[in-house]
Amino acid sequence: MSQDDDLPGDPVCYADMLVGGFVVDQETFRDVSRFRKSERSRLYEKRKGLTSTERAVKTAALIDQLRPVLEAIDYQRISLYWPIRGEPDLRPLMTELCNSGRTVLLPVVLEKQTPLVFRPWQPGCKMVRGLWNIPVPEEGSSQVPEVVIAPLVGVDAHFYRLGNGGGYYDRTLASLPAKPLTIGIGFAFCSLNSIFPMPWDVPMDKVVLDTGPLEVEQGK
Ligand SMILES: Nc1nc2c(c(=O)[nH]1)N(C=O)[C@@H](CNc1ccc(C(=O)N[C@@H](CCC(=O)O)C(=O)O)cc1)CN2
Ligand SMILES: Nc1ncnc2c1ncn2[C@@H]1O[C@H](COP(=O)(O)OP(=O)(O)OP(=O)(O)O)[C@@H](O)[C@H]1O
Repeated sequence: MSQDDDLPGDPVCYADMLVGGFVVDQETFRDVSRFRKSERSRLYEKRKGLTSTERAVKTAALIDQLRPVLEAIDYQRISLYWPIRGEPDLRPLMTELCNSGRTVLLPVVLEKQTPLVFRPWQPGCKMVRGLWNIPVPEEGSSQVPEVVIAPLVGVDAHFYRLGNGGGYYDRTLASLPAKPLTIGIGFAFCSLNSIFPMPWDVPMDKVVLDTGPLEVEQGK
């Protein structure tokens, strides 16, 4: 037996493991998951703590910031979202976009832990409750968006997004044949220094808050 051979009974190295097909250090994964969980609940509380007037004022400001950003992009299909848990309610903008001839899509979770599909939405379209009770268009064949507006729970200096914890946008962006332009949107308090990016995290191309677009912070 050469010196390099493992002796029977030697301890196996468990420093790394697979998460969603990615190799990660176990201790790092545990610490990052714990950090993200606590940041999520802190940020949900902040969002819930807004008065309805504050929420309405900030949402109107966010739509005013987002509109010119969208007008500068050449696209037809855009995915937005049906608001849950105090997310900014962009439905007025969804209607505006439909009226200007864009195809507005909404994300649908067909099966847990699989990529989202996107169904067309228009004002008055028949909705049903999907997973987590989120209203989704009842029917319509799936289309691939050229622009994805992703609601932020948090976002870091390098535009890595903290979402609801399902990994759905990351999984979806990794699965699409051509990556759409991604715009994370939220209220100003979403800004974090780092979410400690993991191998599956896909950064947003742009971030727009009620206070205006963010710039990627170099050297952070
Ligand atoms: N308005 C809206 N629609 C959306 C999303 C979104 O973020 N906002 N999604 C964007 O992805 C998808 C739904 N994603 C979700 C992901 C997780 C949970 C959820 O309830 N998660 C568990 C915790 C999971 C964990 O920590 O492991 C929970 O909160 O109990 C809900 C929705 C599709 N539709
Ligand atoms: N491309 C992928 N393939 C497989 N698993 C993935 C992929 N992307 C993310 N995941 C898994 O999803 C889980 C949650 O990821 P994360 O904490 O980044 O969610 P999130 O971005 O906050 O959620 P969401 O996008 O649903 O709002 C992780 O355990 C991760 O391994």
